[in-house]
Amino acid sequence: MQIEAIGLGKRFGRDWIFRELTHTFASGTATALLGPNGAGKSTLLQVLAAYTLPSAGELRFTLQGRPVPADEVARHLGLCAPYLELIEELTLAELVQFHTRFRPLRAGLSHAQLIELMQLPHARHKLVRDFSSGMKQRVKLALALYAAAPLLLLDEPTTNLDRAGIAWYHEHVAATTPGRLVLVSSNVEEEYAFCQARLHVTDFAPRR
Ligand SMILES: Nc1ncnc2c1ncn2[C@@H]1O[C@H](COP(=O)(O)OP(=O)(O)OP(=O)(O)O)[C@@H](O)[C@H]1O
Repeated sequence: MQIEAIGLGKRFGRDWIFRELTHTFASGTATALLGPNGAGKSTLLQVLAAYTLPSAGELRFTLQGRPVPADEVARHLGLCAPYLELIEELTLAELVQFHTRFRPLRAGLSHAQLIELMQLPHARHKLVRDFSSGMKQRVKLALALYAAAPLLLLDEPTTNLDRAGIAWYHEHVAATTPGRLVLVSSNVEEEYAFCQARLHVTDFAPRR
C-alpha cells in the first residue's frame, strides 16, 4: 500500500490542526508521526486511514499499482489504537474468531497459534472484560500485527505494556512489519525506533 497526501489539512471548527501536508508514504516503509500532546498525531493517523475525512487536500491510496477508493481502505488495514475497543463480553477465543471473520490473519496462522503468540493460551476461555490492561493491549497489537493487511497503523502502541510487554512488541514488530506500509503515532522513542522515517506534525501546524 502507498498513501500520497497532497495539500492535506484537517480542522475542527475554526482550528486547523495541520495544513498543506504533502507527503508520500511509500509501500514497505515505516514512518513515525511525531509531535507533543495535542499536536494532531492521532488525527493525522485517522485521516490517513480514511477513518476521518480531511478538511482540505487529497489522499491517493495505491495497492500493487492499483488505486484503492477511500471507502475500501479499511479492508486493507490493521489498526491498534487506544480508542479501538475490544468486545469485552467475549472470551479471547471468541474474540479472535469474531475479529478474524472480517480481518483475516496472515496466511497459515491459526487462531490457536495467534493466541500462543499473544502468550495468552491460559486465558483463551477468559472474558476479555477480566483481562489486565497490558493483556488487552497485547491482544489489540497481535490482531493488528498479524492481520493479512498491507497497511499497519499503530497509535501509541506500547500503552499499558510493562518491560516484558515492550520486548514482546519489538519482537513481533520485527516479525510482521517488513514489506508493509507502517505508520506509528507516538511520542515514546522506543515504540517508533524501528521506523526509517519521521514526520513531525508540528511542521504542518498553521501559524495562529
Ligand atoms: N473530534 C474532535 N473534535 C474537536 N477537536 C478534536 C477532535 N479530535 C481531536 N481534536 C483536537 O485536535 C487536536 C489534536 O488531537 P490529537 O488527539 O490528534 O493529538 P495527538 O498529537 O495525538 O495528542 P496526544 O499525544 O495527546 O495523544 C487537539 O487539540 C484535540 O483537542
